[in-house]
Amino acid sequence: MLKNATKNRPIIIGVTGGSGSGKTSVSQAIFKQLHGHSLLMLQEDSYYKDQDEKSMDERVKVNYDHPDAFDTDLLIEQINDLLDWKKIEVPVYDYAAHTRSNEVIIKDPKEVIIVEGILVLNDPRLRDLMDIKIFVDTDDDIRIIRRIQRDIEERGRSLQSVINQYLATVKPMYHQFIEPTKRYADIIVPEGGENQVAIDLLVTKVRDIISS
Ligand SMILES: Nc1ncnc2c1ncn2[C@@H]1O[C@H](COP(=O)(O)OP(=O)(O)O)[C@@H](O)[C@H]1O
Ligand SMILES: Nc1ccn([C@@H]2O[C@H](COP(=O)(O)O)[C@@H](O)[C@H]2O)c(=O)n1
Repeated sequence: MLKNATKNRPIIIGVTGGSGSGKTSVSQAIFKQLHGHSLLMLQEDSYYKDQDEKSMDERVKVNYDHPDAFDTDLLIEQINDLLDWKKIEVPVYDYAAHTRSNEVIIKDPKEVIIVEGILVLNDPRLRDLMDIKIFVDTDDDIRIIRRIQRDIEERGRSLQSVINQYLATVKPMYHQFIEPTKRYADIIVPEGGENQVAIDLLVTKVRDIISS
C-alpha cells in the first residue's frame, strides 16, 4: 500500500546509489518523462551541514560521505512540510567552499517529489516517508572515473584530492552506509540514466499511482 498517494498527498520517490552512479541522471530522466504532472526534485546534497565556523583546512578534512555530514532532520522536516502542501526553503550548497551559501531557494509543494542522494535510504525516518525507493547500481570503477571528471570540471578539485578523498572516505563509507541500503530498494537500476526500460517502468508506475 502506498503511504502518501492514498491520502491525497504528494508521492515521494527516493533515488539513491553511490557517488557517480547516475542518481541525478535517473532522476532527471523520470522528471523529463513525467511531463504534464507537477514535479519537484530535491537533492540531499543541499542539506549538507553548514561549515561556516570551520577554516578551509578543516572543511577539506570533513567526511562528506558519513550520515553525520547531513542535516537530515531539516530534510525530513521539509519533506513533511511538502506532504502538508507547504512551501519550503531549500539551502544552497557550495561544493568549492564546502559549505552552505547564504541563499535559500523557495520551493512549492508538487504532486510528485523526487528526493535524490547517497544516503536517502539510510535513515529509517526518511526512508519511511518514501512511496517508491530506487537504488542505482553502478560498478565502483565506473563511478570513480565519472567522479574524477566531474569533481575536476565542476567542483573545483585536483586529481590528487579526488583520489585521496575517494580512498579515505568515499569508498569505505559507500560499503559501510550506502551499499547496505540496497536491501530497502523496491527497484535496483543497473546502468543508471541509460536504462530506458527501468525508467519507462517507473514512469508508468508513477502515472498509475497519480491517476488511481
Ligand atoms: N548510464 C550512463 N552512461 C554514461 N554516463 C553516465 C550514465 N549515467 C550517468 N552518466 C554520467 O556520469 C556522471 C555522473 O552521473 P550523475 O547522474 O551525476 O551521478 P550521481 O548523481 O549518482 O553522482 C555524469 O557526468 C553523467 O552524465
Ligand atoms: N563539500 C563536499 C560535499 C560533498 N562531497 C561529495 O559529494 C558526494 C555526493 O554527491 P554525488 O552527486 O556524487 O552523489 C559525496 O560522495 C561527497 O564525497 C564533496 O566531495 N565535498
